[in-house]
Amino acid sequence: MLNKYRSNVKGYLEILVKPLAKMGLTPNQLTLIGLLISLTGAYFFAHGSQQIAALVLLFGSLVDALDGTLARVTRKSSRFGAFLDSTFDRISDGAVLFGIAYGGLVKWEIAVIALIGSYLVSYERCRAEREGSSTLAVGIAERAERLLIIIITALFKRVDIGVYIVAVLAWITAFQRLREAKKRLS
Ligand SMILES: CC(C)CCC[C@@H](C)CCC[C@@H](C)CCC[C@@H](C)CCOC[C@@H](COP(=O)(O)O[C@@H]1[C@H](O)[C@H](OP(=O)(O)O)[C@@H](O)[C@H](O)[C@H]1O)OCC[C@H](C)CCC[C@H](C)CCC[C@H](C)CCCC(C)C
Ligand SMILES: Nc1ccn([C@@H]2O[C@H](COP(=O)(O)O)[C@@H](O)[C@H]2O)c(=O)n1
Ligand SMILES: [Mg+2]
Ligand SMILES: [Mg+2]
Repeated sequence: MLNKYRSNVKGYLEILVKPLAKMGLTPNQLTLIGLLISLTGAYFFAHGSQQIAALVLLFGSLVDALDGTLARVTRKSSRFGAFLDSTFDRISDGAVLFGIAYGGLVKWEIAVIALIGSYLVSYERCRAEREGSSTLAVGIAERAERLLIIIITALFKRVDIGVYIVAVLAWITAFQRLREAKKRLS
């Protein structure tokens, strides 16, 4: 859903990336920095500080959107960079939900359902694309939506509601991708 607004923010991301390019930062270094910021957000969730965690995670999400832009602007896009970005996304998703559950902000069972749903959504895209489906960025709750739901509810100190919503929407997205993959790959 939010994926289609990528082009609207592209210009702003390019402006933000310019000083980073001048500093000589590589896309892979920025990907690693993004992960470390997200892990810091997860740490704050684990200690019950929802609002700080939300702001840190928002910053981490911005960095996550910037590494690809940096790669394109500096012509350093690489297949390993794409792999690293997606792999670190999964670590970040897992750490955030773990942190929320560890901090006692939501029941473990709900966090696990949300985590399996989130990983399933990402796995389906990866597997279908490998079978030649072309980009399977479809569904009501892709990663950007899931992250924003967590961030916004955490800002209101109700990340428990956010995890419940993600648990439901991620599974709906998983079925949407299943249907779309059947259409494209049958
Ligand atoms: C706190 C401050 C110091 C900082 C403030 C910063 C602000 C200015 C915030 C701006 C942030 C904004 C520009 C970026 C937010 C994006 C974020 C919500 C999501 C991060 O997504 C990263 C990125 C990467 O996507 P990618 O396709 O590379 O990743 C794929 C993904 O992991 C797939 O998973 P899945 O299948 O979907 O499960 C994998 O399968 C793939 O393998 C993997 O490659 O996406 C970047 C593009 C975004 C989609 C663009 C979104 C544009 C929106 C319009 C952003 C709106 C943000 C609002 C302005 C923020 C308001 C926040 C507030 C709390 C109300
Ligand atoms: N270290 C990196 C990170 C990303 N890329 C390239 O950008 C694409 C993802 O861009 P986002 O804006 O969604 O982050 C990715 O598929 C790679 O092509 C890279 O090369 N190196
Ligand atoms: Mg990225
Ligand atoms: Mg990423």
